[in-house]
Amino acid sequence: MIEISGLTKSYGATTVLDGIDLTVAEARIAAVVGPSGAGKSTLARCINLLERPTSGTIAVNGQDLTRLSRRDLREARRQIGTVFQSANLLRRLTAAQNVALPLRHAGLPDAEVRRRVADLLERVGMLHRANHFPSQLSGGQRQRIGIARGLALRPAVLLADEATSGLDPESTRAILDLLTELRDDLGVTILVITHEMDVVRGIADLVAQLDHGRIVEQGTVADVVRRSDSALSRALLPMPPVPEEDRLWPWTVRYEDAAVSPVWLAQAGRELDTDIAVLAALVEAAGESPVGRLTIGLDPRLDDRRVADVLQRHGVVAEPVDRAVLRAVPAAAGAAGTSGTAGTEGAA
Ligand SMILES: Nc1ncnc2c1ncn2[C@@H]1O[C@H](COP(=O)(O)OP(=O)(O)OP(=O)(O)O)[C@@H](O)[C@H]1O
Repeated sequence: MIEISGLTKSYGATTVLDGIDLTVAEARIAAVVGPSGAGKSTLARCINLLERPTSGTIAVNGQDLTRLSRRDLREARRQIGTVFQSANLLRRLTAAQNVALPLRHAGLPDAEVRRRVADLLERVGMLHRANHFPSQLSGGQRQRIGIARGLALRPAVLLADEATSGLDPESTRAILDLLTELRDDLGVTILVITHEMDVVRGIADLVAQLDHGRIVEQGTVADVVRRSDSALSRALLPMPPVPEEDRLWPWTVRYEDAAVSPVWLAQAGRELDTDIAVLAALVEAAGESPVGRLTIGLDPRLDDRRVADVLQRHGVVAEPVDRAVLRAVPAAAGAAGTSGTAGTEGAA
């Protein structure tokens, strides 16, 4: 478990982190996102104590790391493994020797080092590459070796700073699956720093948006997507482009409740006695229940208030797209049911 409270970091007169409060429960994955320069890497360096915070506390499994003496700090650092974007492997050492480094540094006997290195390489699916040098490995393989090394001292917390940046989709998926396994099998608490929203959607239990050194929004991914139409919410679940449609009035729809029925669209269509076209949709599972954003097309003659009320009862927030931005809609165009109509199960 990581508990960060009132964390501030300044360099001279420049405040880079400004009162960060963030708690990540044991065996959870949190993602920190934010624009370049927001302070993400500085936050990671404060957590693994490469930087001393200016003020505030950082506790790992209840132990406040900011109050430790230099000697105790070395011990405490073992609780935190770090994986960087470039994996930072030593070129002249094999994969196995790279993973062995922290174990040798900690003074473990040779036989124990060999046993643990084999276990770690197996866990990250790299045992067959044990004797390869970094230059003989792909980017994704080097990342796995970096993760194995980060886990060598059995840390309670793993920090992954842009660990999948620059990897192809397949390697990214493999790394994300690995992180999820570490959380589920070993109970590791993981903090991922990333600018890739797919990564956040793919693995994070919790997301925090950092901007100018402050956390401006945080929550579970599903909550952030459901509860607001913020920039983070839209970045996490972007609306797909809306195809041109002359005869229907487009409405944007966002799933607000966790209990939206898979057949809400068909039911709403029946209640409104109209066909509803799906113009664009992105609906995904978030844990047990779906999150979604859609653009639907409705008969322009329908009463806006009634449409919004009916859809609200189905747990979705709906708004007509601003009329000013639309081309004139022919009044008697026989609006309903021209493309993809309600009656299908679910929206995507
Ligand atoms: N040692 C330092 N001395 C002075 N300023 C620093 C130092 N380290 C970082 N900064 C400043 O702190 C701010 C945050 O940097 P940081 O690297 O944490 O951002 P980031 O969110 O990780 O950005 P990116 O996504 O581009 O990596 C930047 O404005 C940077 O210039």
